[in-house]
Amino acid sequence: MHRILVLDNIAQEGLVILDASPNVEYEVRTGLSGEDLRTALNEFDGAILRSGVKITPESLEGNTRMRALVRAGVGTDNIDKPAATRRGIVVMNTPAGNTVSTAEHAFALLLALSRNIPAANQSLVEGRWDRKKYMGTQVAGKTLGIVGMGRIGREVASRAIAFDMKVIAFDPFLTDEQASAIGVKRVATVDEMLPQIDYLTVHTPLTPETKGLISHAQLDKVKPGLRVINAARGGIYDVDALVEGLKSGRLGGVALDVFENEPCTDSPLFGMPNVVCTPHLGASTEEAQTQVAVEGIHLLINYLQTGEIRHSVNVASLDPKTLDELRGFLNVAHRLGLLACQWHGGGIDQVSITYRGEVAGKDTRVVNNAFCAGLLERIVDDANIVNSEMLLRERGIELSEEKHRDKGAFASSITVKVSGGGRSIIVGGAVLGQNMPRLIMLDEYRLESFLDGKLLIFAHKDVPGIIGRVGTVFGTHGINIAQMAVGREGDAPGGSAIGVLNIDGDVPADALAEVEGIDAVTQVKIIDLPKAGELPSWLS
Ligand SMILES: NC(=O)C1=CN([C@@H]2O[C@H](COP(=O)(O)OP(=O)(O)OC[C@H]3O[C@@H](n4cnc5c(N)ncnc54)[C@H](O)[C@@H]3O)[C@@H](O)[C@H]2O)C=CC1
Ligand SMILES: O=C(O)CCC(=O)C(=O)O
Repeated sequence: MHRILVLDNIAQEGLVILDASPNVEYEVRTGLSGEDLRTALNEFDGAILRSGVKITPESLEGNTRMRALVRAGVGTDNIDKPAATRRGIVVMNTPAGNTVSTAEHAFALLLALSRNIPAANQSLVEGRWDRKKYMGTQVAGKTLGIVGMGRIGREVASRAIAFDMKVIAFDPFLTDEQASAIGVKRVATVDEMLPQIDYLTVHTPLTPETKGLISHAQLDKVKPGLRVINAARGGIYDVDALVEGLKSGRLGGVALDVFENEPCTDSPLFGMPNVVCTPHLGASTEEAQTQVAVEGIHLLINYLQTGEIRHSVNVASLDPKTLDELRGFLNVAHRLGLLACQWHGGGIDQVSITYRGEVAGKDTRVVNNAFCAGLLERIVDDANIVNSEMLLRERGIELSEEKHRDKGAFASSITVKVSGGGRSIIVGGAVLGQNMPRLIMLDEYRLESFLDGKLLIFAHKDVPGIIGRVGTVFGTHGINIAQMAVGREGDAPGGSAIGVLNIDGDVPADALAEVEGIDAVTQVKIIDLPKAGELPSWLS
C-alpha cells in the first residue's frame, strides 16, 4: 500500500484519482510546518504540494520513507532540492498545467495597470464618480519587454501581439530565428530593452541573475513612466527601488502577484497610487488547478507503482518505454556496483563506466546512478538512483562515462573500472534473455557467471587440479556449488586465472581458510549479491 500525503489544497479531481487508485491510501493535512511536518513526511511514501508548504532540510531530517515530492505547479523553490536528493527523494513538477492561466494573469495585471481598474473600482464603490482622475493608456502600439521566453513568456507574447503591441524579448536561450517565428524582437541584454519599452514583464525563476533585475541602478535606464509587472517570483524586482521609481515618476505603475516572503500582508507598495497587487493568484483558476492536481497525482502514483520518472527537477527522467528497455540494465548495473564495492575493498576515488552496443544509444544517466547506488549501498544508508551520483560527488569520487555503439560479444554490455587506494578493478556485465544478469568480465578475465546470490571468487595460477581441489573443499563441508565459471589470462595455460562459484548457503570460515591454503590460490573473496529475481526497492 502506497501512502500519499496531500499537503496543500488541491483540486477535487486529483483526490478523485487517489480515491479510485488501487493500492493507494492518502491523507490531506494542510498547514503543516516544523516538527509536525517532519513527522508527517516520514509516515508517507509520496507527497503533493503547492506553494503553501516549505520543505526544508529540517523537514526531511531522519526521513527514511518518503520517495517522491510532487509540486502541483512550476516553481519548486519551496522544496530544498539538495536535501531531497540527499535523502533519495525524487522531486517532480507539473510544468505546463498553469502556463496559460499565469500568462492571462500577467496580462490582466498589465491591463489593470493601463486602465486603473482596481483604483477606479474602489473609488466608485466608495461613492465617487471620478472619470478624470482615472484617465488610462491604450496598450495598442506600445512596446512590451519580456524577460524569460519560456512557456509563460511566450504565451504573454502572443497575447500582447494580439493586442497590437510590439514585443522585445530577452532570454539567454532565445535565438533570432525563434524570436522572429514568435514575432518578437530579441535583444542581447535587459539593459538594451529598458529605454525602449513601455511595459516590462518577467517570466523567469528567481536566480542570482534575475534577483534585483530592476533595482535602483535600472531606474536611470528606463523610459520614464515604465509600468512593471511580476507574476513570476518575488525578489526579481527590488521593492525599495519600485517605491523610489513610483515616487520619482520613473515608473508609471507596478503590478505584483508574487512577493519575496509569502504570505505577504504588509508592503510599502500597498496603497500607493498606480500599484496593483494580488496574492499569488497566477495559477489560481479552476482549469489550472485541475490540470496540475491531476497531472501531479498521476506523476506520484506512476513513480510509486512503476518507477517511471517524469518532469523530475533533481534526477534524469525515466519514461515507461525507457524504463522497460533499461530495467535489465539497471538491475545489472546495480549488481555490478555491489560487486565492485566488495571486490575493490575501499578507498575509491574514480569510477569510469563504458557502455558498448545497443545500450550506448540510450540515455544511460540513470544506469550510471544504478551502478553508483550499488557501489555505495553498503557504505551509505539509503543510497538509491536518485541520490547516488550526488553522494558519490560529495565523497570526492569522480564519475566518467564512455559510449561505443559497436557491439562486442554481447548485444549490449557495461564495463566499469573502479580505482583508488593504489588498486584498480574492472567489472563487466550483460543481460541475457529476459532480464538475466550476467558477469562477463572481472579485472582482465573474460568469463560468464551468474550475477546473483553468494559468489566465491578465487584468483589463482592457471595450473591443473585447482578447480577440483576447491570443489573438494566445498564437498567436504557439505556446501553445494550451484554454478561455476572460470576465466584466464590469454589463451594458453600457465598464467593467472580467476574462478567464480555461485554457492548455495553460507561459506564457513574454515572452508574459506582451506581454499586460501591451496598453494596456487592467490586471493579469495566472498561476495554477497541480491538473490536471482530480487530487485532493489527503487526498481521493484
Ligand atoms: N504567479 C504564479 O502563480 C506562477 C508563477 N510561475 C513562475 O513563472 C516563472 C516562469 O515559468 P515558466 O514559463 O513555466 O518557466 P520556463 O522554465 O518555461 O521558462 C523560464 C524561462 O526563463 C529563462 N531564464 C532563466 N534565467 C534567465 C535570465 N537570467 N534572464 C532571462 N531569461 C532567463 C529560461 O531560459 C526560460 O526560457 C517560474 O519562476 C514560475 O515559478 C509559474 C506558474 C504560476
Ligand atoms: O500553486 C500555486 O498557486 C502557485 C503556482 C506557482 O507559483 C508555480 O506554479 O510556480
